[in-house]
Amino acid sequence: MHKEAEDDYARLSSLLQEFTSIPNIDKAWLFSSPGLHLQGMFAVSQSDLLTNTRRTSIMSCNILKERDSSVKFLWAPFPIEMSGVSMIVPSPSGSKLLVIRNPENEAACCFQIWSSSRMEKEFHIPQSLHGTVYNDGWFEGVSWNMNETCVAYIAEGPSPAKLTFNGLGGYKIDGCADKDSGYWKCQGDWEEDWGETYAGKRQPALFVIDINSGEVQEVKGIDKSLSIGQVVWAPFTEGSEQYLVFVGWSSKPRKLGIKYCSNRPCALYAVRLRALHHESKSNEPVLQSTEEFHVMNLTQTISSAFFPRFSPDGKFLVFLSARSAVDSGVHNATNSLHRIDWLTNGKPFQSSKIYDIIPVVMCAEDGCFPGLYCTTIHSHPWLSDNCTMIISSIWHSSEVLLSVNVLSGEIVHISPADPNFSWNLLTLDGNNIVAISSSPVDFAQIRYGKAIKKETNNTTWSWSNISSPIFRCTDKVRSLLSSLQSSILRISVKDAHDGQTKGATKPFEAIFVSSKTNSKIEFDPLIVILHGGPQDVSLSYFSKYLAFLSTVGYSLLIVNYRGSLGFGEEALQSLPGNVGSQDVNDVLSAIDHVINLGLASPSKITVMGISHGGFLTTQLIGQAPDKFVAAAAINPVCNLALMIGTTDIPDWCYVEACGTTARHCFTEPPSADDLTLLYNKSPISHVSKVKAPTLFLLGARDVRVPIYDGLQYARALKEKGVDVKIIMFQNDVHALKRPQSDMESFLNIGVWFNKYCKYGANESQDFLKT
Ligand SMILES: CC(=O)N[C@@H](C)C(=O)N[C@@H](C)C(=O)O
Repeated sequence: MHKEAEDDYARLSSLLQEFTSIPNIDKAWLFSSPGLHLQGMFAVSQSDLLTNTRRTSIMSCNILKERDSSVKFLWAPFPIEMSGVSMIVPSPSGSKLLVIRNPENEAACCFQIWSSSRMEKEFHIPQSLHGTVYNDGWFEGVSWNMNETCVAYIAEGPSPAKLTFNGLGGYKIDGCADKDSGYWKCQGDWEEDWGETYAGKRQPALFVIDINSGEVQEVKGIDKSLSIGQVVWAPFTEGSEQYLVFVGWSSKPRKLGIKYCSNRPCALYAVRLRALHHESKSNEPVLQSTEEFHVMNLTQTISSAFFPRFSPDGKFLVFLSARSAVDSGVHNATNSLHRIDWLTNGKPFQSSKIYDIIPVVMCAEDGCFPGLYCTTIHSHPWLSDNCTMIISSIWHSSEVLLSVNVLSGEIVHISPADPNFSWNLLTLDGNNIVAISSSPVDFAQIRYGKAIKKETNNTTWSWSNISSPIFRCTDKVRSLLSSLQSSILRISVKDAHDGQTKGATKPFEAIFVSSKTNSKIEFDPLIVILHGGPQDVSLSYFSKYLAFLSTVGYSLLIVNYRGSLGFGEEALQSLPGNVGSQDVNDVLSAIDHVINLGLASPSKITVMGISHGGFLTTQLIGQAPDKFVAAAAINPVCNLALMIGTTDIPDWCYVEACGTTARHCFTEPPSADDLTLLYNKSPISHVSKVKAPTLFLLGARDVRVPIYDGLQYARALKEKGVDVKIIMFQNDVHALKRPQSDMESFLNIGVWFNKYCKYGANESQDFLKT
């Protein structure tokens, strides 16, 4: 290793670790008991580099409401670590806490029920009943019933029995199979899974546990071809029948990758459970499902329905839909929001009318709501009027808080209008909101929002900062961040032509981060940062790793090229079929834009991106070979003709390369013409022109963009003498998100770019020597 690089590793890694140790708040819950203060619990996570895991803890606080209507959070002196805990779910009254611990090996899953003073019950659920409980944020669903006797949840269905053989021709079914028993277990039939991040998972299934007796039952009557997720109890009905509502994804004719792909058809279903008085071991009636009730599809007339949420009064079932993604075939698109009016007798009704609350927005007028883009909906998003929901949604390059009236469809942007900040809902305190806001150069900050009714009957929201020990960082990091600034740039489309939709010709955006002293005399080098998807977006929130790169002397140009989420459906739909040209042109326009504004030098530009962002990175260094001094590609799509045969989303390859009319082509093996077209649309077809030294960061377990895409391209560069470095993370999937991988990736990106931007020990790195 060169002496310079060695020094760089040492200097950068110590700063990077300071960024890495900053915690995140993942969730929050508030508890109010009569006569007591409001209390809060915040789930905090932090990278633990040595064990390569995320350490999770709970930070508690008392919340004081002062006479002057200000709010104070009094924090416990220390957080408490929650080791081995997969999920915590408070009961509706807040008097019980369910703690779920998934096993690391083939051991039993553990459910604990805690009261305010102690653990009351503990149940171990053997693998013969089910595997691990899903806590993936997608299939995941854990729901207490109203009288807090049962919990419905999603867990991996039991594995099918496997034959075991001995060397003498004998066999048994699912017998003991170790060397000593003289038997070995056969592999059994291979079963399709839901692709990226779901390796080894076959069947998310629905279970109910009676928390008095610990009895667990798999809910009967559900077709085995459905994968189940996001279960909730329907409103309580007087009588012996209760209903569960859940999402079902069909695996017919086969499963395709579902991670980052909301275009997999899904529907809401209802299933009935009956209270059986005679079977109870604890005098409480036991809820049982029976085969005789056919599971009811509640959303037959719409191709996608998920995140079911009942209003607190039980009158409405509201859900999100990705119908636009399902119907067009793009992997993500503009969402819509819908409502079903629930019958007063509490029973589901198959042909209920589905009302549109927020339809898909095709192309918004300037400054108007651009459409709904939600990554989740809070489990209890309701204000006390029973018809207003608080939702986080993407609006151009920022995430904002919206209030949505589910009866009138009225949408109000309630977080402050500054697009340099992004907002995320943590929890609700009655009609008040606890949220988090941050910007690319400002740490996360807890915010408390109160609605203020005006005389005109309009409501405005006032937001106060809540101080917390959670986001404290070192003085060095704080001072480095204070020297940075960020802004959102609007960039005009250069290649507009006849036949395009109006939305496709509207300006797109880029987030620009730079030092406040970035001057025209000596510019900091620029890193162009490109998100994946391509139907995804880079948001104006704080990212430790990007902040790290800007504090070591780089300006960042984070481009939300056309096709990104948050800009309306027409702009989004303009990209499929045009990847490698429209998106490449947008990025080049964004670079010209900052150069023309005098914010960057054309001679010091680097580029990096993950996945489709890696596709763009490698397209750019091939199509504009003199523009970039260095590049970094993370699990990049370099050859669609190669990827199509190995990825979990072959449909994506056709849609992005050929347009949405080609969305069903993947069901046939690719023809020679298809392979030629896919090749021509890929970065590999420009590889002979590349000059930029390129760093490749690859996850060996990536099933989305298998490593051979990156390896083939990197080897081709090496053959022609371009400087290449490959780091292979043996146990990582598509997103290199494990703490050591994240750290090693960004450390190497910093060192790689320093090397080629000829960055020696100049002024902006002096801080590292102190
Ligand atoms: C749909 C999808 O996963 N596309 C990949 C090629 C990709 O770009 N992934 C994105 C989501 C990423 O950022 O990894």
